[in-house]
Amino acid sequence: MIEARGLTKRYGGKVAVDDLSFTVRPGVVTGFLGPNGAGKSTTMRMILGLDRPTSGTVLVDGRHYRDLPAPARHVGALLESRAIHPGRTAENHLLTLARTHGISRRRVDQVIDLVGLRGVARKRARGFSLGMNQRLGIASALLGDPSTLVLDEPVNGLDPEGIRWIRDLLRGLAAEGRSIMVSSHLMSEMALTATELIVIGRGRLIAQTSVDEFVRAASGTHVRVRAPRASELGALLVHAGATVHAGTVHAGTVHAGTVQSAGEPAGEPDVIEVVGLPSPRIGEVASAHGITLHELTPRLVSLEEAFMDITRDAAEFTAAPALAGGNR
Ligand SMILES: Nc1ncnc2c1ncn2[C@@H]1O[C@H](COP(=O)(O)OP(=O)(O)OP(=O)(O)O)[C@@H](O)[C@H]1O
Repeated sequence: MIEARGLTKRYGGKVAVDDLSFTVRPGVVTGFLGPNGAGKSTTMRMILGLDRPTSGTVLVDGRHYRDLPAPARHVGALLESRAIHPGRTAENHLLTLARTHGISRRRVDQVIDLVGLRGVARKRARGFSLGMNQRLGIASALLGDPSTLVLDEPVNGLDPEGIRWIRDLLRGLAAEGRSIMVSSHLMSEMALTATELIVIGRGRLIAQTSVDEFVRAASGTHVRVRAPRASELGALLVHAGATVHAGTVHAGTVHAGTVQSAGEPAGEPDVIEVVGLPSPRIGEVASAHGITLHELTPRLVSLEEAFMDITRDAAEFTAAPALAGGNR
């Protein structure tokens, strides 16, 4: 279990983590999401005692990391792909770690089997693929049989089989009652792996909620509207505060708060997608202007769309919207 309360980290004038409070509970996989530079790695380093908070606290199993009597038995971590001595075998790497923490050789054998490295355990790490290195990193994190796991981008660079393997492993470890905190940029993957979410932006907490609730909340404000006077209605809805896309729009489209001019031929000219206004309000605006509606359908969004919606203002770096029509 991890409990952060008022966690803050400043680097000079830069606030990397800002008054962050959250809980990572046992028995579930908690996804840790945020745009680049949001403060995820800094938060994870503070959990593991690698960085000292400017203020606030973060406790693992009720204690500061530095006060844990046998830290490896409480928390295992995979941070950025750690440099493993290239001349050392996977087995030797794990044995050295085990010795440092008073962990048995039997446990080394167990984790080698658990992560599927038996076939290459006596091979030198210099020849390891990224996927094998990730497996070895996870084996290291699991050595002390910890009740809490903190994994920073564990599926980075893995092939689909490796991604699936990590997903099943994490869900299995959570089902055993462990607390799992995992960051990832792959939203589709997170939607399949995590049941809880902590979302941060510019160092601050944006949401702590279940994946289902997060998606449901965002879905309420994505509405597909079909109307013969769609573009006129679109302009009225923009005036009422919505963002309106013309035709059928795909996830991840960058928009600028206006009706998109049709640089690309729109799929359906009488259809608009409205973001940011609930369907009753859209119906009222249409009715007030005598506009007939043929369809008004709230749409279930993907986790990625929900994430983009909620973090758009919190992204440290955002791409400039593409100019409609381009330079063709
Ligand atoms: N040692 C440091 N000195 C100064 N600034 C830092 C330091 N470490 C991180 N930062 C800044 O703090 C902010 C948060 O960085 P952090 O690496 O924690 O974000 P992140 O969410 O992990 O990002 P990413 O997804 O890109 O890995 C960034 O603006 C970063 O530039």
